[in-house]
Amino acid sequence: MHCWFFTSQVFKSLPGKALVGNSRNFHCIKPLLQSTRHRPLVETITTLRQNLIKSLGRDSVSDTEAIRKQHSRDEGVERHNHLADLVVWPKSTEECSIIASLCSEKKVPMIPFGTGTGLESGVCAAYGGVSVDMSKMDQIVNFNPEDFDVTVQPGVTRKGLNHFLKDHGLWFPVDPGADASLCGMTATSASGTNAVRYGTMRENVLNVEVVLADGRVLHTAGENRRSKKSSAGLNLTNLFVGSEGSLGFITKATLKIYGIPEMMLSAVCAFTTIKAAVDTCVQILQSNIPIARIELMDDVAMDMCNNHNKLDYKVAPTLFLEFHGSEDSVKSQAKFAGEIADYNGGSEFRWAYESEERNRLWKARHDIYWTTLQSNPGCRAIITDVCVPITRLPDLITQTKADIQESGIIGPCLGHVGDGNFHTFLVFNPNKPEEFKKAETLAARMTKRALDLNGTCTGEHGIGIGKMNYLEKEMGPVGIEMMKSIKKTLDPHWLMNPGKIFLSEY
Ligand SMILES: Cc1cc2c(cc1C)N(C[C@H](O)[C@H](O)[C@H](O)COP(=O)(O)OP(=O)(O)OC[C@H]1O[C@@H](n3cnc4c(N)ncnc43)[C@H](O)[C@@H]1O)c1[nH]c(=O)[nH]c(=O)c1N2
Ligand SMILES: CC(=O)C(=O)O
Ligand SMILES: [Mn+2]
Repeated sequence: MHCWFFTSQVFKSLPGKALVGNSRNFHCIKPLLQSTRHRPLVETITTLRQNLIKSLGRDSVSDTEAIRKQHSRDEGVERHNHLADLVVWPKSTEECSIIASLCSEKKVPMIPFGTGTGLESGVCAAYGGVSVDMSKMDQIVNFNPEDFDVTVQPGVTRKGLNHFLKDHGLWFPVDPGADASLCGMTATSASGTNAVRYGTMRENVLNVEVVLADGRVLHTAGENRRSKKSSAGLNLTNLFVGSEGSLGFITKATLKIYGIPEMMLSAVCAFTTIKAAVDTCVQILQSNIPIARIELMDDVAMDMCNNHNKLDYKVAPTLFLEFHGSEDSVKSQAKFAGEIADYNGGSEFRWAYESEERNRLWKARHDIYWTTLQSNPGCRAIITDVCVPITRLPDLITQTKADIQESGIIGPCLGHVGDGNFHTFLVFNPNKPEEFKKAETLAARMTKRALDLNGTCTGEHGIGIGKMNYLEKEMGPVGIEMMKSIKKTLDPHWLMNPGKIFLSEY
């Protein structure tokens, strides 16, 4: 497979330092990180490996190349080809503490690994080090159905939790499509299609257990606390939601859960313009209809979706909607929303009542990234993820679509429109540098546009490596200084997932 690697000369071997790991040449496109950091020495990794084997057992430590490769990239575009030096699988919080203490002692980077479904290169080993795969800590450790909360270890995935909850008439609604780990979702502040009704991870995490870089264990809301609200001091829980492995290992997350609605009803409706679709969304929200999902796909996305899934939806800007509640409430919500859509020229309304039909519809929506790649064999795509105040969305989308059309690049547009969250997948052939350059320019212009429209450079995928350039613009120097000073307090030697989020060190 041909890959593009977007990184700096500084990641290359530095004078007098031996490189552990892969020696593939990689393509340098632009500098990313101002750093004098070195990869760990071979001797350091050898000793660390022995110590880790002593503490965790031989089966929990690997240095094989295939495993290191698998743990050094996620589902997004590859930004460099550095490999972790070792991969370890802790089985408990105590083992995580041991790993952190041993790595801290040797000043070796640590990179938490959930399920690797991230899209901004968060799990890449920018400076080598130890990839810590959390999948063996896979227990639901506390379940309080009547309090509507559950505490999970990092190996529990979204689908796994929902499978467990279903028998109790409960569910966890935050839904990024991918079957991500719930602690990875906490680490990236994930959201997805249900956020308009149920909120993002930020609104749904009550407490987090974290192993800090030096091995200490922190409970962000106090040990075993799971109250729905608290005014007790600074909000440490929210500090770790979205921290992307830069502050510690999330070893438990206590989450809000919900009753499965009596009825769920989905609908698809086509519009003549993006503006009419977004206006419909705004008016539905203004009318206080408690819509559960409201997703936009443009004509390009619908065309791919039809071809790939053997569907026959109209090729036009389209809203996918879903209503949750009692039968009466769902029917009246749907009727009201239908009238609003109608008023804005919506047509081809199609309803999905049965769960099989609904699942098919949402699978087509969730798979659109894979559909885009499969519709363009051999190609990769830059995934963009910006979020703006909802009234700014038509401007953002219209300008971005015009930009894409002018460039000749294929770029389906879609969004969690109820939150003002918008994506494009900018397709490029990895063998054609000019295509990549165009896609990258489009992505940059779109992100700048979102910032100019009072939005953010990432609504839900995080900063990772891909958005480091923009965080500074978004936050300004005081904001960045504040973030770094917090990181420095918790991770003074810059060992937790280095080379992510920040363009430069302390
Ligand atoms: C097809 C498709 C579609 C989507 C998405 C992906 C894909 C492939 N995503 C992105 C992705 O699913 C999301 O970022 C997940 O939250 C990542 O969870 P993983 O467990 O895979 O984390 P992954 O292993 O990829 O790690 C992501 C980051 O979190 C850190 N991390 C992971 N586990 C940790 C732990 N226990 N402690 C500390 N740090 C940890 C890692 O170090 C890294 O920085 C998404 N997202 C979204 O929000 N909305 C969406 O709509 C979609 N849609
Ligand atoms: C990729 C992504 O975030 C989505 O399809 O919504
Ligand atoms: Mn999304």
